[in-house]
Amino acid sequence: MASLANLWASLTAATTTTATAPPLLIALVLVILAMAWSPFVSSSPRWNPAGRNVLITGGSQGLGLALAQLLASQGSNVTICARTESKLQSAVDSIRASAKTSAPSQRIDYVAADISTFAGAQHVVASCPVVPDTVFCCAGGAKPGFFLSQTEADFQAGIKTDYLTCLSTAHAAANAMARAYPVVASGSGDKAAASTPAPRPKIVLVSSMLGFMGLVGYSQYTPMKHAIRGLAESLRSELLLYGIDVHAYFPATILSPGFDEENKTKPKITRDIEGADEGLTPEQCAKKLVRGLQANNFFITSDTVTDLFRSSALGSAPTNNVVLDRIMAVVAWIALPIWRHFEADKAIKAHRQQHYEDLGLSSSSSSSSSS
Ligand SMILES: NC(=O)C1=CN([C@@H]2O[C@H](COP(=O)(O)OP(=O)(O)OC[C@H]3O[C@@H](n4cnc5c(N)ncnc54)[C@H](OP(=O)(O)O)[C@@H]3O)[C@@H](O)[C@H]2O)C=CC1
Ligand SMILES: CCCCCCCCCCCCCCCC(=O)[C@@H](N)CO
Repeated sequence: MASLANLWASLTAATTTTATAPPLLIALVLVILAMAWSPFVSSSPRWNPAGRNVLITGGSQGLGLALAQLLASQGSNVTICARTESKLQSAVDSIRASAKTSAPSQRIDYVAADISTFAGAQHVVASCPVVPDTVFCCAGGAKPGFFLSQTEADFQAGIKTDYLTCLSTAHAAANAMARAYPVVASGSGDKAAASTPAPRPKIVLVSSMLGFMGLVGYSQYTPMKHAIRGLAESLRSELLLYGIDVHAYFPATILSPGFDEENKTKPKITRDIEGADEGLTPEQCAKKLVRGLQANNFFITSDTVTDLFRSSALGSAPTNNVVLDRIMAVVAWIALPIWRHFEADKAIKAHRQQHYEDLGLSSSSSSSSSS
């Protein structure tokens, strides 16, 4: 407290000397703070894919496949998993083709399994050639539609495909990692485990921009992506016990096979609103995800708009940059309500008439209602 008081005293002394000093000083303090928290001075070493044993769920296509190819090209041993074996086989061929040719010991494997159950995920983790030290939970996907039209089965599919795949993979992986890579030596006098400077294991959960906000047509999916954010916060806290790092990734549109599939049932109003986002290829997203991991960001994003939503939804979650994130939150404070009111909500209300007709409902406020 004494040193804080001293600092304050010297700051106020300095600021009274000239009229321009206060803003300059404040700016200087902010820059120093930003630097202090930037990844450049981070004490933990940059995550290096070379030699890591990586498990990627949903690795047969889209983001998971692009990530597998990228990490294989940088020397990771990669196991991918998904349900459809034929897709896994051709994915493994393409990952091998991008793998580092200079490392003949590099392993690329696949496991076909449904990971929406604990048994399925445990089977996948146990089938990896060694206990994975890095796990990416990419499996997921949306079936967009209007809330009134979607069925109980649609919502249950969302819970399984999006939340339970993440939950069961994280649970199986954390159990295996905590036992295989202990941070504390198990027996007294056994210094082996503690003295090995192994990189920290990582679990990466894939959420979505829709883990920070909600949008018409995505009620089957968005709550699950919010749940994944809650899971990431819970695990970031609890897995500190085992020295396991947890991150969550929040991509906006990924131009993947899954995106083509969901567009088949996506309402026009949803397509119109989300059209503001052009999307990124799975390869671009994979690169940005790895960059976010290397910057040691807890909530990883790959575009500025998602960053606005992220900065305004942080709560007590770690910032990526203690100063810039708070400045971004001020921009979001102004920009997001304007967007919601004048873009999204306005477009949705303008769609009412058409929607009542599509649904075959009659609108009391509409004199030209059909049927
Ligand atoms: N595409 C987009 O616009 C966005 C996507 N995301 C999220 O990013 C992640 C990747 O998306 P995307 O690249 O589009 O993925 P895709 O939809 O193209 O691929 C999904 C992958 O997950 C696998 N999978 C699905 N369910 C299961 C299951 N129960 N068990 C095992 N594997 C399963 C699929 O294989 P199989 O069916 O054979 O099991 C496939 O490999 C998802 O979590 C998605 O929600 C986030 C933001 C935007
Ligand atoms: C100044 C503020 C401007 C705000 C513009 C906001 C535009 C909203 C775009 C919503 C895009 C949805 C991305 C996630 C989609 C997703 O997860 C699914 N495709 C699942 O596969």
